Amino acid sequence: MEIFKYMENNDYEQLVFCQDKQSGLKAIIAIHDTTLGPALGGTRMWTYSSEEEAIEDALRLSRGMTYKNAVAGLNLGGGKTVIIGDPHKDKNEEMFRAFGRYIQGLDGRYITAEDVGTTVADMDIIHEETDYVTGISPAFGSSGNPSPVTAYGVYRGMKAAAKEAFGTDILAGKVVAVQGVGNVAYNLCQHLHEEGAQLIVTDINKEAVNRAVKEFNARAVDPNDIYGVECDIYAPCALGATINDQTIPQLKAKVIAGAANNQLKDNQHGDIIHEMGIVYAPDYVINAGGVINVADELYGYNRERALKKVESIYDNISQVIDIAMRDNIPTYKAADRLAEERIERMRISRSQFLQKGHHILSRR
Ligand SMILES: NC(=O)c1ccc[n+]([C@@H]2O[C@H](COP(=O)([O-])OP(=O)(O)OC[C@H]3O[C@@H](n4cnc5c(N)ncnc54)[C@H](O)[C@@H]3O)[C@@H](O)[C@H]2O)c1
Ligand SMILES: CC(C)C[C@H](N)C(=O)O
Repeated sequence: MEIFKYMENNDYEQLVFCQDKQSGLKAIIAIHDTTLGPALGGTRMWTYSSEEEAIEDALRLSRGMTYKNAVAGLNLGGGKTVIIGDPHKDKNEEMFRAFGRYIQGLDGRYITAEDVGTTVADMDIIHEETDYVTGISPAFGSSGNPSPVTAYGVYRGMKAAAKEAFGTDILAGKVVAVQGVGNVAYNLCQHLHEEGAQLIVTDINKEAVNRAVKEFNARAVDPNDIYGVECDIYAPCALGATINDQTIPQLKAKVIAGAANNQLKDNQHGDIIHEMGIVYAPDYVINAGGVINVADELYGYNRERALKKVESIYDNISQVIDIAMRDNIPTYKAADRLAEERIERMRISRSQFLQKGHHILSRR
């Protein structure tokens, strides 16, 4: 991989490699674009099969955060960290302390939070070394685990997509196939079950599946069978790239709306599902609830205010669908257009010189 060429082609600002021998920390912080403000994005801990795979993931995910934050109306840029390691075996206090010091060294250009493989407890340790961390414990007056709020946003966005596909946003009686019933999807299933949707679930973790079967009367299927089940809505809530050449021919759903980041393997897969008439709720628009929630900490956390903003994910998805219809383009392109237009407008409006620039962190 030619890193500088890749960064230049996709407008990345900065890539930071952090190493600490004692704790085993190997982290990569990717800062994509800070036009709107400091880069906010979570820290993923994962057993990458190569360093190249980890770098690519950090780069892709950080770009996604730029677009997510822009469409969500946040005054924040996009960044993300990946830590190479097994979150069940390789974590230790020193690792997150060392990582916190690296974040502090960036002096506010990057703010972190949870992602797959990291928890509120990890953020609390990072907080010992830096203020540039969110998603810390409610005991510190902060927002805690973002997953339930992400789930609420996905639920709202799913309703908006359903309105387009079925003429109603009522999900009672609809069959929703949920891939991965982890932190976000468990809470999503709860909303759907309460409204009277029927659930089909899968997960590689048997306990997670059993809980959903027991609590939500869900039907369980094997992980490879989830794509082809008879359903109205497919909700990808595990990892990325599950909309691809192998899975698309199996899909029976009229709507794709889920929490996972980077759901389309490539843009061409967004084109194919558009041509098939499937309503796709772009991942970074529908799953912005978590970042909206943690970003509220920068103003002094107020849950009611955060949830009100998360509710507007319904309107954001509707707006994306309207643009897609108007311009006859796939929804993923409509979302990109929305994000890029906002970033460009702000780039122009904020271009004049200020002796002492003001940004969101100066309120902290
Ligand atoms: N947590 C948040 O607030 C948040 C916010 C935005 C986006 N996301 C994204 O949503 C997704 C889920 O996040 P989460 O926090 O719930 O993670 P999680 O790790 O709690 O849940 C993911 C679940 O998917 C399962 N899984 C993994 N591979 C699978 C496979 N091949 N088939 C079936 N199940 C599989 C895991 O066993 C796990 O239960 C991730 O892509 C994450 O990046 C999360
Ligand atoms: C800031 C975090 C809550 C980010 C979240 N993991 C996401 O992908 O949106």
